[in-house]
Amino acid sequence: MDTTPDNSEKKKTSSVREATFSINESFGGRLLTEEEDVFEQNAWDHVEWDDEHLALAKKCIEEQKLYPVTEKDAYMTHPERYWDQFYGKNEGKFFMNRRWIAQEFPELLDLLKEDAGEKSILEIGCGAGNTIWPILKENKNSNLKIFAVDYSEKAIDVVKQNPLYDAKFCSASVWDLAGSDLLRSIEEASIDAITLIFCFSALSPDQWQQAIENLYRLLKPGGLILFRDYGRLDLTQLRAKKNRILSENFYIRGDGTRVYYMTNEELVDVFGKNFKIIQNGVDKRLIVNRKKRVKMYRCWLQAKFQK
Ligand SMILES: C[S@@+](CC[C@H](N)C(=O)[O-])C[C@H]1O[C@@H](n2cnc3c(N)ncnc32)[C@H](O)[C@@H]1O
Repeated sequence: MDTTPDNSEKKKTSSVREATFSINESFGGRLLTEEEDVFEQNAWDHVEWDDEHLALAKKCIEEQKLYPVTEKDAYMTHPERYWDQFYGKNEGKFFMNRRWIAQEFPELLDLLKEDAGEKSILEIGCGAGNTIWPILKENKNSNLKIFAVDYSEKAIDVVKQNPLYDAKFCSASVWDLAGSDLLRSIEEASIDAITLIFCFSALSPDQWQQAIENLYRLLKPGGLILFRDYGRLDLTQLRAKKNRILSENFYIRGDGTRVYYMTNEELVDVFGKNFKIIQNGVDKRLIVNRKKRVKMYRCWLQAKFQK
């Protein structure tokens, strides 16, 4: 799997210094001890978190709760506007292509074979298209259709302007995963695989049920949801600034976009009633920046659900 961090994790520079917590300066993080420094630790090692880190992380989460967002309304009523601003500013330059997508989800390769027949993939929350371009690159199936949807109009413009966008294989449209209607261009129960890559975390927990109903209606019986997203206590959660917490484990980033940090247990609760759980994994990694002498703990969830 491509373990290069996405540009999304690059440190953002801002002219306004935001209020931070006293303790979350430690994440991304605390100084390496002499002992750790001599230990040959490779970047991107898979790890279990040590007790010290867990205790600090939990303390940090408790402290964050004391400083909630003061004006929630705009983030809850028009979350897509913040993504419009995001793509207006960054266009397709922010996220890297998810080159690991077929390696992590080899089920996709079956749909891309020359003799696979009519197959369809729906990428929800497609953003600038960084999940669909690597899929298209692997494709040998002339009967493949990739539907790319996002509730940000600007994101869909960016996708359509990309030279890799080929209307023979792709159809990009504005659609809200948590809306009450399905897209007219997609028949009910017609999709072979849905990719949900760093999208579900943008939903508020009170939208999960509607989203699940929509996913269920769109998939063929036997169809798959391929899921990757932020996990609980990921570095980015622990680094949240003051007054950015909307509700427990649900935050506003500096650019106004929302992010919820889920657990594997929540995935079971949310997806398990409607779908068979094929995979429900966690990818925990330790990244060491030797130059800055900091340790960073990352956490992502990866899962497969079947209708
Ligand atoms: C972090 S980006 C991920 C983009 C893409 N999946 C990728 O792999 O690069 C999350 C995207 O989800 C979209 N999104 C968030 N909530 C959505 C919703 N309710 N319906 C449709 N798209 C949504 C956002 O507009 C944003 O483009």
